[in-house]
Amino acid sequence: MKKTQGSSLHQLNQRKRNSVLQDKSAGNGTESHNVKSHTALTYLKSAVKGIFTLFVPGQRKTGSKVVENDDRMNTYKVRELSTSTDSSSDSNKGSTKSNFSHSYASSGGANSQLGPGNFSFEEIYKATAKFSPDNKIGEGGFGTVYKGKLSDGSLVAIKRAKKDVQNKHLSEFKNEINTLSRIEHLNLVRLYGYLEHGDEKIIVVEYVSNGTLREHLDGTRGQVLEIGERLDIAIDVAHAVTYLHMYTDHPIIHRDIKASNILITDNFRAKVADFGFARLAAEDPDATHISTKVKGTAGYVDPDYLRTHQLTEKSDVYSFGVLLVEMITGRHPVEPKRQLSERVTIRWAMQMWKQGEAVVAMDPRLRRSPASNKAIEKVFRLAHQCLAPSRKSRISMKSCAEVLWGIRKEFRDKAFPNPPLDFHHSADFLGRDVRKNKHKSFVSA
Ligand SMILES: Nc1ncnc2c1ncn2[C@@H]1O[C@H](COP(=O)(O)OP(=O)(O)OP(=O)(O)O)[C@@H](O)[C@H]1O
Repeated sequence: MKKTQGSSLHQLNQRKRNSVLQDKSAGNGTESHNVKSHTALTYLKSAVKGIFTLFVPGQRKTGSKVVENDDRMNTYKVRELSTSTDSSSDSNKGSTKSNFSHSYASSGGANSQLGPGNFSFEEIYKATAKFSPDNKIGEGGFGTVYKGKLSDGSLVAIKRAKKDVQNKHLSEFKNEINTLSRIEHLNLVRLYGYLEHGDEKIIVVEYVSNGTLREHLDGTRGQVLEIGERLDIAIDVAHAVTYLHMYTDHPIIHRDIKASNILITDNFRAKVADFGFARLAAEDPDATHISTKVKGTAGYVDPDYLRTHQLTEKSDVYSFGVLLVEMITGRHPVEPKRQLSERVTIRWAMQMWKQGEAVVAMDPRLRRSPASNKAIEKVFRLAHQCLAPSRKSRISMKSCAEVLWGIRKEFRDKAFPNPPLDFHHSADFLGRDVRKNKHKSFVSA
């Protein structure tokens, strides 16, 4: 499915630099969000491009919020963005004129250079080299995903709906586009826009270059993720979902937290994808989705939600618990080929943990040490709190993030008691040599 590019020492150095920058940023309580303003040219262009219907936000910045994650204080701060310059977003709904402007959160590489602009179906067509199979990067319940290169050289992921994607769900989704596309968080994949052209339905999102968490856990992306990296990723996911639950104008329930919806950046941090998308999946009887009213993916769905059909933030917490177990064990939530007692990973792994044998359930590829064993034990305890059968007994997502911070700190302190100044970002700390960082290059028309 994916073409690769080779690894190099340069990539590792780049990665270390990125890690330093990212951690510095977190330490200062200022996550780097790209905030770009409209230009007169943007509006002129959008007025001219009136051919295709584009359901997009009028002004992304109005009233949107950015969370600042202060790693030292274990607190979240929310600040209102104040760069409101545009007319009401409602005025754009169903408009034949594209008044879409997008700022691109950086996912590294070329994307960091992106500026404001707008695009049409023609542009998307060109960006994907006419939806060339060579630019296909994945396939999901919604449809086919392409890597796209816009005329300014910036990269985006383009999700082209299957023809049978439920129109009913799409219309609901369109109503939410304004909200979803205003959400900016370092650990959430940015939604740039949704467009319709004839029977084509397309979602344009931030491109994240280093595959999915599931691919990394499967070992199809080079070296296996070490414990420190898995903790970082779990924290990123917890931050992202906490933000959706607590800091958006209205709480957003992700509904489909799973390892294939966690995208990994070049510096091995996480971005959560597909928030608000779960309902868009096609009703495919062979799909892993459960299709009768309840949406989600088999193995991750909250049993309380299945029973009551009542969706709350705690359904995400349950799925996050499944994800934590997946990250520790490296296994898929359901492993049909294993012996009966091990087929449902959470059941087997939590049993091991309860018997004081957490280390047996630990991914065999992870290095054992007193520090990592302790960390694993504690992540299992947290997973147990997430997986409580009754939603009332489950921990909140914000508390998950806080607990994970503590686990990561203890792990670092134990594993590396006297690190030199830049040690946290060195290959030794990460527990590896130069890693293969493979991802697909772009094919142009
Ligand atoms: N923003 C993105 N950047 C880079 N690759 C992406 C992006 N979004 C999706 N992909 C790739 O496309 C694949 C399919 O993604 P998609 O979100 O459509 O489905 P999924 O989440 O894997 O499955 P489902 O739709 O059943 O939940 C992903 O596994 C990933 O490899």
